[in-house]
Amino acid sequence: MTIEAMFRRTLGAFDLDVSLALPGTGVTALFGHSGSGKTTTLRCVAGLERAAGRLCVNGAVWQDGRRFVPVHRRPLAYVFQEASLFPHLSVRANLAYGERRVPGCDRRIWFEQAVTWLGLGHLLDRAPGKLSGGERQRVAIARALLTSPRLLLMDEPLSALDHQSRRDILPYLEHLRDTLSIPILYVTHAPDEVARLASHLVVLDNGRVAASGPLTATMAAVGLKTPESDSGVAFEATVVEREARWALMRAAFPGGSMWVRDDGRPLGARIRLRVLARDVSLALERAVDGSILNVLPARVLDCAPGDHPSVVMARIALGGSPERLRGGGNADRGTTLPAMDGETPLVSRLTARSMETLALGPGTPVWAQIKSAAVIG
Ligand SMILES: Nc1ncnc2c1ncn2[C@@H]1O[C@H](COP(=O)(O)OP(=O)(O)OP(=O)(O)O)[C@@H](O)[C@H]1O
Repeated sequence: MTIEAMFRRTLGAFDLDVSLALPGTGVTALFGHSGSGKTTTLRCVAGLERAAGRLCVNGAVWQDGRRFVPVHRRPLAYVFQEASLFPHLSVRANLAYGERRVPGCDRRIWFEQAVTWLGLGHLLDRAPGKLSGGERQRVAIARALLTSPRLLLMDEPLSALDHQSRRDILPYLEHLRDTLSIPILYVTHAPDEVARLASHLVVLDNGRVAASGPLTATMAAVGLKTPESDSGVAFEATVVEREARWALMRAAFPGGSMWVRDDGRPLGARIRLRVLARDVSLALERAVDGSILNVLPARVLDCAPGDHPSVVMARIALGGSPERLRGGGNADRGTTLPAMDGETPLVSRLTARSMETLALGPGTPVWAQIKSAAVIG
């Protein structure tokens, strides 16, 4: 199941020309600088912009050279920055309005489900004016879901919220991502939302697709080419061990495992980790008496100039031969680490001087020293 989208649209001086093949489930983040064309792309998907091109959503053709399904006939829901609830109706009546827009036989999401998913049970009799910004947005999302859409479009749904409200609402969105079978296209320019929510990442630049692909690999590719102070890579891992004495837990992922702060998640839980490029240093020999817990075998994939002449970005792949894994890494040095098959790419920010001194280049085996890895979801 996929979403195929090809759009060409000129708006004043702006020229959008995108061609995308996106997964038919999960969250696809549309990311990019202001004015790069994120909202315009979403509006083309909705049919609000009449672009030239083609759009096929999980087998249903919404637009091609001959037909153009109008916006009100597309089974999608759109959530905007600001929740536009009916102020004179209670939360319950706002939700019922969404539900009534779909005949009973076409309903796939039910009132109680949406209320539970978004934690609205205690708010049903309130008026929208008596809700916080985050609560209003949760109602708007629930109302959108109650139209039983086959595609959910979200345009910077958290950007109008304060820091705490954003933190509070993210777990609801993670839950929706893991529960819903419908695809979500999610516009944002917040890297932390991309890292936490997305399974697929599209980067737009001046109306063109600069990158599109699975989250981890695409973050690594983008971090290499367009380094910014918070460039990093997010990836999924499984909690495999904990050390209560040090309040640490070990998370395994393709190609390695690492110790992170214990946040109480049970063994076997799937978590997301984020490692920033500035927290990864590289060494040719494994340090045996350093303070860094996570020292993992890796190899250099490629390098690119950083954002200053003194800086180089190196993309590396965590993972190595069983011999290297046995010898290396983590607090339990000398024992076999339960690395999962495969590799995980990371980006390392290092000085051009170190790059030359260590003679690093594509293929060089290295030890990646990871100073800090954050559990982000
Ligand atoms: N109706 C219009 N007429 C002329 N130009 C337009 C129109 N709509 C959008 N644009 C221009 O198209 C470009 C892309 O706009 P768009 O809103 O898609 O960007 P964006 O990536 O979503 O930006 P932001 O993150 O700031 O919301 C901008 O330069 C914008 O000024």
